Amino acid sequence: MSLLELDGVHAYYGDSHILEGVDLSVEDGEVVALVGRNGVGKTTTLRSILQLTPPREGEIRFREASLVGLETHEVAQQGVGWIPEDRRIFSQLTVEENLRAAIPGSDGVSDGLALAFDSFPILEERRRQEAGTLSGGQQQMLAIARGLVGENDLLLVDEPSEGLAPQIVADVAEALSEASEDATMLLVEQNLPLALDLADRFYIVDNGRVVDTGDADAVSADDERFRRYLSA
Ligand SMILES: Nc1ncnc2c1ncn2[C@@H]1O[C@H](COP(=O)(O)OP(=O)(O)OP(=O)(O)O)[C@@H](O)[C@H]1O
Repeated sequence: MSLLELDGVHAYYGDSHILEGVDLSVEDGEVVALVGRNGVGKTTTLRSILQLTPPREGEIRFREASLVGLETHEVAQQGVGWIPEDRRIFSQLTVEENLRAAIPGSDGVSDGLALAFDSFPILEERRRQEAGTLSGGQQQMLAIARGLVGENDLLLVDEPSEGLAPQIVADVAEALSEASEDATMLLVEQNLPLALDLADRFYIVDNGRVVDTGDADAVSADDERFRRYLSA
């Protein structure tokens, strides 16, 4: 049985029918990427799992139990973490306070901080700095680090490379790649080379549906099949 399963998920914003029957699954330990053009429903798929945009039809199961109808904080309590596209951090708190707030319980604090600082050494240098005064790239690192220290069984990661300078993308990619060795992730990423680097498996999303799937080798070997869904 898969860790996460979406079965015929339909989701709407008001009257707009955005997800038109999404089927996908994520196994324990996998990194799975959702790729596809802008506006096809990738973020909405993550939002539907989190019950931020609850599905009107279909089923979402995590460890065989339905998430549909739960509150978002209850989904989080089940061990589903989220690194949103808009880099949600507490801008008035310091870097370290942001990390501490993301670490569950008090026993794991020093391990959690060590993991975050190991992944992003710049965060250790800036640990006493107010997060709102960090550069955009550093804020993204902090948002990712907050996700990594959360001891989640599944991490939903939305466009981690968006809007970042190439050097920062490389740092983010490296940290995610290290983290992925012992984490399970469902990742939305438009940057295909980065997605290829990180993911074991892909789903191509188009018009609110999964239209193709393959492992990383299949994607590289058969680029055209995927690229036609990725170009604008
Ligand atoms: N809060 C909202 N209210 C109404 N429509 C929305 C809302 N959020 C997104 N949409 C629309 O839903 C569709 C799917 O958006 P979604 O963010 O899931 O796409 P995406 O595949 O993640 O692409 P992107 O990379 O642009 O975020 C788009 O047409 C978008 O305009």
